[in-house]
Amino acid sequence: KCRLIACEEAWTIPEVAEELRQVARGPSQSADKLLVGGIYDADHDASGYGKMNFLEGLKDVEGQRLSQMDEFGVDMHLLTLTAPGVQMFDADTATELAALSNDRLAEICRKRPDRFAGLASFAPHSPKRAAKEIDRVMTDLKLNGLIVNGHTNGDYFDDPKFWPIFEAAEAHDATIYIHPRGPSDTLKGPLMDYAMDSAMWAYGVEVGTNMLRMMAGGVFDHFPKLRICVGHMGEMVPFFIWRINFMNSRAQKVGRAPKTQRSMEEYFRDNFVFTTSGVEDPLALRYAIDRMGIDNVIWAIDYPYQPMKPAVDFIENFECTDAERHALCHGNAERVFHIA
Ligand SMILES: COc1cc(C(=O)O)cc(C(=O)O)c1
Ligand SMILES: [Mn+2]
Repeated sequence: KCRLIACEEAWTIPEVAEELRQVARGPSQSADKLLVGGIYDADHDASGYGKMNFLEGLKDVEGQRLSQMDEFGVDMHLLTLTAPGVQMFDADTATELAALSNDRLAEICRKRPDRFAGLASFAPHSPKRAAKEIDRVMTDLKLNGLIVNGHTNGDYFDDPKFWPIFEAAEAHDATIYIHPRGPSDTLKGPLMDYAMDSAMWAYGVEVGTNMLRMMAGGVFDHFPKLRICVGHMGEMVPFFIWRINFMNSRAQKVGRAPKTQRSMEEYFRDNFVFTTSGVEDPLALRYAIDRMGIDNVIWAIDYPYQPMKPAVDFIENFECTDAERHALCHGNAERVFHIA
């Protein structure tokens, strides 16, 4: 029986849920308002998320979550404050609530270190205080890395204002998990119809855009040891990497894209890992492993948004060598997220 560590497992605390309920009732025009209204303000649900009843599963750790982990043989959940995290709040509230949820998370991990590990949140829109919180969570709270959700007020991580965050993350060897959220105001245009704003499409576009801006913007030339994790089988990038590489190197040759020390494919292979969260497709997984290397692929459920049992069945039935299985199910997670 292979140790199973699930690495994109969503969780929240009442204080963040309450603050998001206020956002749902406020003037925000963010694409996330649909989801936030549905989950945290269900009586004003315009998205259908209220009917999916995610909130219980998000708040729960040692109840349903743990009993399902026992029932289906999941050894650990790597817990992350669910999207959009603290990023819809003003910078001060975001900074405070990130620290509060990090403290709560550290308590859970201290109480059940054999079952739970955790990624710490921070407020990207207060980069200097975020860097300080990264020092605190990695040194004092001994958490396992960092979580952030896509853009912050429409800004992406190629923007040097965020780079104190990367400096702190790199210094602590803390992997930053870039999780999706709804598309930014400049991206959302035609994506708001047919539920495309959700995990079905815009989530991948939102994270993929952030990833490409970081790689093409030379972030990894400044931070060569920075490691980013993304979910959802690499947010479409593994499938498209040949074309991304070809077109970026052509653009560099004609001066349309800045020169970078390494190629897009090298940055993706060297500075990224990705999880299988919410993509339970054996063909996609086999391609991703063969194309990007087994050391870059990590199993995840995306609980409670994805049910636990199908995700376990998916990985247990996946045809692979023993070495691949160990890497996928726990080895890579232990290395990337410092899990004993
Ligand atoms: C933050 O809310 C989420 C909702 C869903 C969904 O299935 O609607 C998926 C994810 C996700 O893919 O992580 C996140
Ligand atoms: Mn998720």
